[in-house]
Amino acid sequence: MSRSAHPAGPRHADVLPEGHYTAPPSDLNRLDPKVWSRTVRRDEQGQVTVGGLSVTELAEEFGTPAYFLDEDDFRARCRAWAEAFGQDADVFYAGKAFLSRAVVRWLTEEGLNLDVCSGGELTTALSAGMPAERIAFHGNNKSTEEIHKAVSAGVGRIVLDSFQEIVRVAHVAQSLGKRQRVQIRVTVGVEAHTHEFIATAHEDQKFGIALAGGQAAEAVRRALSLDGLELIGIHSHIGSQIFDMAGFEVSARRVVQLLAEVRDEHGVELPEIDLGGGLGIAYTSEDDPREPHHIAKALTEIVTRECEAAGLRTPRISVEPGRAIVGPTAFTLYEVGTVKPLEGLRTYVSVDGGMSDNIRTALYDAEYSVALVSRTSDAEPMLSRVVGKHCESGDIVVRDAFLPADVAPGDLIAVPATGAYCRSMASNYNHALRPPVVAVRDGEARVIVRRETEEDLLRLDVG
Ligand SMILES: Cc1ncc(COP(=O)(O)O)c(C=O)c1O
Ligand SMILES: N[C@@H](CCCC[NH3+])C(=O)O
Repeated sequence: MSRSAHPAGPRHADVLPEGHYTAPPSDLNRLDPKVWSRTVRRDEQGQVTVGGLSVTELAEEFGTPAYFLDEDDFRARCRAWAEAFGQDADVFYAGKAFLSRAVVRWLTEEGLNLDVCSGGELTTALSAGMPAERIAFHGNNKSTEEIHKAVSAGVGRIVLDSFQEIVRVAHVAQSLGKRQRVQIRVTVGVEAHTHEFIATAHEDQKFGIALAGGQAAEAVRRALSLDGLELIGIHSHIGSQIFDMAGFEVSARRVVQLLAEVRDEHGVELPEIDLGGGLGIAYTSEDDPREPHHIAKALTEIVTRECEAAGLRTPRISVEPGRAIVGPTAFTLYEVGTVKPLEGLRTYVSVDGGMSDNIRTALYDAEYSVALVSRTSDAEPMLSRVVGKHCESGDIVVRDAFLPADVAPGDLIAVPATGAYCRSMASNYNHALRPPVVAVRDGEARVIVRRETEEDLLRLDVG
């Protein structure tokens, strides 16, 4: 929701505090297809269904809170990205958004590659049968053990993030008698229009090697000089939840400029560039994300044009969408526990989860939508704040939302677009048990990540 907002109907006209809210939607029962996954509907009884299963039956079988992931939607998005970029480009799904073995199998079947950024993600990918050559390994401080594991497994590429790592990876590869394919991650000096914590291409931050001051050119020099490395390209990732293509265009232009400099200095045309992930999705009806084919067209055109101008062969492009694939495919289902109206302010609706299953609102001031899903209601809109059950007043799931005024304990409410960076960033704060992820498809639901149990908590506590 935007901060611009106008007061709601008469009931709220003189009481709405400053905030992010807009006017309430004209129909609170409507599910905006922009923010809900593809197979979500409301049935004749007013219940929301996904993959043909109603939220009440899902809650009975799997409990709440729980993430429900629309498998058809996930697969369709993988295909849309693969088709948009075509045979001459590679799409790497960014596993940090959400990774499980089922997801790895879907990716493998749909022909996508995978970007991992830790030993744990790498193990998950390999254990579910993702061919190592389709894996890219990222991270700004990979341990020697992680590098060893990646090189031994034969990952398709390691993205080098520092001068120390150039030497480390070369050393490990040589000790294993291998030549590792690598890219160098550069920071192109773009200020992406997104939250400060998720912008990654301005110079004052921890990722990559700056183009400015000739640092990236020096990194290329060193990588080309080491026998254990095969430098295949340059990588740039400008940030996350970005709608404006301008940042990607500047990034592409600067990366191509570096390729031209490398050609001039070394007589080598690096064959690949990776433009990272970061494409935004709709969390509320006001967000307007681009379709994969628009993104593919814009990126391909700019790279081709810049390469022609520089007299370079067009390199193979790769991208790394995480959020744009998995984000819209899931919602979190909660049961309402308490409803607390604060006169002249808003109503606090407490659910059985919170910042342990969705930290994004607290961390980035992220905006979400919410709907009553176990029934419809004709009650008037009520300015609400959906909060969790943790010991923090910042434990907010949806900062400003309109729910029907008769929302009550026992109702099920759902927050859409929680497929990315929710389960993967979930915590055990207050010894919360992390919720399950349930994949739903064609009338069948299957747990792909089970709910944590108290035994899981106690198993780690060995003192
Ligand atoms: C190197 C890299 N690639 C890809 C991604 C995926 O980003 P997103 O999920 O926003 O597409 C990230 C995370 O921001 C990243 O750091
Ligand atoms: N975790 C972040 C984005 C960072 C992505 C990883 N580089 C989010 O939820 O938006």
